[in-house]
Amino acid sequence: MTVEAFHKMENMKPKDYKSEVPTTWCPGCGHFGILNGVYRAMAELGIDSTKFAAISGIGCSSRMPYFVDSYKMHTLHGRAGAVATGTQVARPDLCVVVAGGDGDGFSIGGGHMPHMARKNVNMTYVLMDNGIYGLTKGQYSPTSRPEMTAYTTPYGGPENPMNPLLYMLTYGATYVAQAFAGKPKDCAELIKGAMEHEGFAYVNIFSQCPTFNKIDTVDFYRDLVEPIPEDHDTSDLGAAMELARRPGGKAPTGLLYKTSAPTLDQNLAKIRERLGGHVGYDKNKIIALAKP
Ligand SMILES: Cc1ncc(C[n+]2csc(CCOP(=O)(O)OP(=O)(O)O)c2C)c(N)n1
Ligand code: SF4
Repeated sequence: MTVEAFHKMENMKPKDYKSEVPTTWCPGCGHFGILNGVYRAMAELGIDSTKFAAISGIGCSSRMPYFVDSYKMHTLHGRAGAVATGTQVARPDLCVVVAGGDGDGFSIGGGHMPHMARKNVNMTYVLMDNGIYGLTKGQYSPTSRPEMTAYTTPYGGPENPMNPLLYMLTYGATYVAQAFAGKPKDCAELIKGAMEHEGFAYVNIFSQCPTFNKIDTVDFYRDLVEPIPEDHDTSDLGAAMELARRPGGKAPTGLLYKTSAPTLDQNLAKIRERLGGHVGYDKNKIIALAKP
């Protein structure tokens, strides 16, 4: 989208904000609800498309950047987080958002997730969790329930699913939230909070795949989720972890945890300051500047 076209949208309501590129997801796919949430968040924050970078790996979910009017990179499977980290450090003025699936994020990309969290990269990670690999026509994923029969698991799965919320809380994410794609307004609210947050913000969103995941249906997710109690203290890491464990078998939706900590780009800026603003590649100069 051009800057001129963006400015025409200035008075647009969130519901009128649409992709200029036709979406390619199956009818009934939960990813539509998440896209709606991203549009609403962008429109409500009035984010200029030239200040927004949508980055993804590979998967149905990872097609999201095509449908968002912004800078975009559709990168390698599982590598969106690494590319986003570089983007954020090089362009800290941009709102950097990764969108991708449970396969992209926690299978092949699983090695990158803890590092974005511990480095506190100032970005938003929207994980579109449908408990299956959709793009490759239905294989078991790290968040699949053992009951799910799929292409690779015709007799059900031999593994227990991972807990993405506990994982991100453990590795130091400074904003952790969960939503269901069937409630796009809630998705928008939490994505908006994530975009406004200074630090690594992780939003896990349950998203049905009616084409290949026949057990995690809309009704299943409706029964599974439960809003976080209003008196939950979002600064209490222990309480957030307790909720993430799904007490009573219910998956909490809403903001679990939020804290403030220096971000990777802030820490790098401090080091640059210590080096007298030197950012070049003159080895001798760097050694001289780095001497205590
Ligand atoms: C290096 C590499 N390995 C495997 C693949 C095949 N592949 C493409 S997408 C995908 C998984 C997609 O699942 P997920 O990230 O959960 O997204 P969804 O399609 O369910 O939205 C796989 C295994 C690939 N493209 N590249
Ligand atoms: S295969 Fe599943 S995840 Fe992919 S677009 Fe279709 S419904 Fe959505």
